[in-house]
Amino acid sequence: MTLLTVAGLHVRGPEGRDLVSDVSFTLDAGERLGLIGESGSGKSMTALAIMGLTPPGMTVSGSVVFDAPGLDRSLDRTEVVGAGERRLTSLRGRATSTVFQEPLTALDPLMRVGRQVAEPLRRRRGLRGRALRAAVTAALEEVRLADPERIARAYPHEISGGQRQRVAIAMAIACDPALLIADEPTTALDVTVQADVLALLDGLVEERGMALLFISHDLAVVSRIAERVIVLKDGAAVESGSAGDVVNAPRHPYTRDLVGSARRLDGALDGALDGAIDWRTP
Ligand SMILES: Nc1ncnc2c1ncn2[C@@H]1O[C@H](COP(=O)(O)OP(=O)(O)OP(=O)(O)O)[C@@H](O)[C@H]1O
Repeated sequence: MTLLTVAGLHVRGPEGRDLVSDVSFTLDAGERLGLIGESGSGKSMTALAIMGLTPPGMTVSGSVVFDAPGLDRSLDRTEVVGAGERRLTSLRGRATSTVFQEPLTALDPLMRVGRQVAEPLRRRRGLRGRALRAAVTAALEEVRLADPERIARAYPHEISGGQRQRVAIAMAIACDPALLIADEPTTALDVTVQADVLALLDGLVEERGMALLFISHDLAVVSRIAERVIVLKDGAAVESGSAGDVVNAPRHPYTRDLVGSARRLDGALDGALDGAIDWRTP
């Protein structure tokens, strides 16, 4: 079942430059798609357009349709481009939710972690009191945080970067979104923590049957978690295919460059990110 259909998506910047040019793809329920490209290639802008969150001054055209029957009748076949804020608000959280690179952007520094995780659970599931507290603990346990009660009482600065990203993931999946968008979710983390957080996302997406749009400049990371990838360059899709094909037989020169630098990086890390792809194969 097709969950998301992006067709002819364009995002034009305030000064008239095309930041995203004619990007089209579909994503099935439960499918994992990677969006890859170097910095400035339009990955984040594509994700923001999918959520109807492009910054003011941008012009978005084309079509972004969510079709998530079973979630809510009012969300069947929802067109994001041109939709009003009310419709977009009901899409966010239920149809789609996002984890960003820097967990501190998702977290309020002045509010204890538990209250922040409680917010989407209270709002969307109507939980209160003891049931709400139990749901917060369960949400923190689900993202494999040891000692969830202590984490719930902490302020964001009192826990580590990896723990904060786990909290951000717990908040993003609190309302069971059909699609999780992860925009460079491990880029700000230490390499060892990166691997743990990636494994956590992998497991959660699998268990919940969520679709995943995984955005990264790092082909090694994307090919570990995504089945299919789209390569973006200067806002346009230059190549797409299964993760294995794109890594092992890149067609576009730009993709070949990306694969080459991923191999070199992986060699330098001495297999710290070894995954399904054998980067050392010539
Ligand atoms: N608020 C903005 N106003 C104008 N141009 C912007 C704005 N935000 C981003 N851009 C431009 O849009 C283009 C695409 O940016 P985008 O953030 O989507 O790239 P990206 O591939 O996600 O890169 P990164 O990995 O660095 O986030 C870039 O040329 C960038 O300079």
